[in-house]
Amino acid sequence: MNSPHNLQLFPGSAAAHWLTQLRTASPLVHCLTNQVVQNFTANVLLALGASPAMVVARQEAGDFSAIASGLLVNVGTLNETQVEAMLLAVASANGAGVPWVLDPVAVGGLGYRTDFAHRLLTMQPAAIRGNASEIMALAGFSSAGRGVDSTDDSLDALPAAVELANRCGAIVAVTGAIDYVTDGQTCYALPFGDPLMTRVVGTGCALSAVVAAFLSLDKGKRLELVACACMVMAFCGGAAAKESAGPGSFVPRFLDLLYQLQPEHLMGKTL
Ligand SMILES: Nc1ncnc2c1ncn2[C@@H]1O[C@H](COP(=O)(O)OP(=O)(O)OP(=O)(O)O)[C@@H](O)[C@H]1O
Ligand SMILES: Cc1ncsc1CCO
Ligand SMILES: [Mg+2]
Repeated sequence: MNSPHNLQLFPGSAAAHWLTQLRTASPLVHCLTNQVVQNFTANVLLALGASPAMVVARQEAGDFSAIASGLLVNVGTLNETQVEAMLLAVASANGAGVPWVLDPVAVGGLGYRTDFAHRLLTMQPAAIRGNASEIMALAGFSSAGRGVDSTDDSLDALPAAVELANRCGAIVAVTGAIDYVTDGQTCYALPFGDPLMTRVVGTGCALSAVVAAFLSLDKGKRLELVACACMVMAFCGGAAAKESAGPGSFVPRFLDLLYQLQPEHLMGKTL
């Protein structure tokens, strides 16, 4: 993506189509995610119409990822047991043709998770979703991340996202004030969120699970499906923020809007 003409607004009509497909398919999403966001992630998937399952034991993770519709690997609270389960789950998902998503939480300054994320990069993730600092760090660009939160702008991370997509063949979504989703050639811009989404934990982590849910719908449409996941989450987050007094009232409103969202809302009808 060297020229600006490849930067496009994602069409709401495509998101509307895939939202309907998601509700019909109700994909089973195997989530190997961090301890902070388990409950919120499951509730986001359920509200949208997908089916979450956190099957974390190394004795079961490989068996389960092979029968899931999609797999999420989030390194937010990584430990040795989880590393083992994640490697088994990814290998098994790959063997069964199940798409998997990498969420590189706080990759950059911390060696253990950064080394592991680089190992995962060689295992063919269908998509990578992270904030600007995480995507820049994962791509090897200098970043200013601080813990799990981004201190970089998503537009500044776009070259890193493009480079990462070309290097490992994954669709890369970098989130922030505007989300950007790229396959290394085309790039969709999604300007729908609200800063309040960063004042509750897990909107990004839950989005990565939603990416896994959408990816299961069609293996040939990965770019479109990742963009669709970003649009749905930011669209509902933006609308919920307008009706919320702060983080506490945002979360229930957000879940309600994910549940109430209809295809026509994504094409301009007020939610
Ligand atoms: N400044 C912002 N303005 C509007 N929307 C935003 C802003 N920052 C993030 N968002 C939205 O918040 C959601 C999460 O993105 P973010 O980049 O904060 O992920 P994250 O840092 O991985 O989150 P977490 O680690 O808490 O799960 C996305 O839907 C994104 O569009
Ligand atoms: C707060 C936090 N710490 C590790 S993972 C996580 C969730 C947000 O990424
Ligand atoms: Mg994150």
